[in-house]
Amino acid sequence: MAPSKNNTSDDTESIYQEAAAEEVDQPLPKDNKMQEVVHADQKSSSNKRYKPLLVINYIMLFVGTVSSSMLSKYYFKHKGESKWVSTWVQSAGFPLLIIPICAPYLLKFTKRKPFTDFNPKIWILSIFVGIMLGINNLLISWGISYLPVSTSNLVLSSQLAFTLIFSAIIVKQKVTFLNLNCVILITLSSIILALNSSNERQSGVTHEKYLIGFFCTIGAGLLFASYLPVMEIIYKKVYCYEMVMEMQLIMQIAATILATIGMTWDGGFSQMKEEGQKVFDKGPTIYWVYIVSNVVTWQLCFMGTAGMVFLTTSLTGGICATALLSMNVLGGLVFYREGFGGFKAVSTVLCLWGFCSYVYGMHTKMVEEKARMRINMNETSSEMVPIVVNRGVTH
Ligand SMILES: Nc1nc2[nH]cnc2c(=O)[nH]1
Repeated sequence: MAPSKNNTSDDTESIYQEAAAEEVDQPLPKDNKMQEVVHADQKSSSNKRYKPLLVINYIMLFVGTVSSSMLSKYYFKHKGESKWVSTWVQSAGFPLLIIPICAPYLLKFTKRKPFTDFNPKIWILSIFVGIMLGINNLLISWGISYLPVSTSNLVLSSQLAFTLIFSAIIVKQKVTFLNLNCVILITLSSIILALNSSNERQSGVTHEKYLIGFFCTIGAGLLFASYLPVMEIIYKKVYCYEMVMEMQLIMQIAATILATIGMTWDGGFSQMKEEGQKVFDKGPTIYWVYIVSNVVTWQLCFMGTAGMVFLTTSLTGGICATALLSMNVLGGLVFYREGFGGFKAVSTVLCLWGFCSYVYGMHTKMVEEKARMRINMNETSSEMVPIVVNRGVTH
């Protein structure tokens, strides 16, 4: 699937791009409208950077989601205990974002200097969303520590249902029979896992701890599902990928400050040192290799998610992220030899059925929209020609 953002405006944008091409060698104008014209190309599927960006982001999302989940479980499996350490590594890799922010400018792919289009509203929104992400990260850590990795990922897939609900409220996404079907099936799949909790627990995890892990994961799904449409709204005002990464940097710094406060309050830094030296049963070297690798893989995961929402929509980004959670279910079975009894099998089938019905609903909607767009373009093309001709004459 090569989803296209702003489908209806692609052709209008490419006309703007032609006009903008003449402006690109000039310094960025202060005027907002002209900034839109100069940057509009980056989320238009007709631009030559669009497809490579989409592919790179999906690879980052894929590698990041699967490896970060497996590594987070690895930490708890080998005697790591701190939920704050596990939360901190999810955002502490923020300096890596300097690469996608500065490389395009230093390599002269763009004339836009980093952070030039920021205003106080974007700063405040990014910090607010960053704090939300920090709380999400903590909830994810509690979930991963108490649930088998396959279960936590199946429960987390309930975020697709929440994404639909929040998208309907925040970005006015239409609720259809197929969407609703998906919500019901995925909710059922989580309920089945909750009912099966007594057969599923790992050694040392009490019934209470299992339920804490379960509800923390549901909470993380809720937060992440509200994060996606909020980001979609913010990205409507953002016209280049570099700016998306700049906002990510602010969010990740905010999430890291929250985790650092938690670490300091809970003695997490000294616990980290002690775990590295004495507690982690794979030894100090593997412990620090784990910390660095998990820091990098979580950043890949967040960069991939943000890029997908920017290049497509919150729903499509949510679907892509959630689809990968089923890969994690598989990862749990393969890497950690987790049990896969009847309950989990039924839950997985319901989850996949819900997911497929959702994708089918999206596909039919896209086909309808494309047909409508074609009709609209036929109607408007006769009005656009005189505008282009006119530009040619005056410039
Ligand atoms: N809740 C939640 N947190 C995430 N952090 C990175 N990916 C995800 C996700 O898919 N869901």
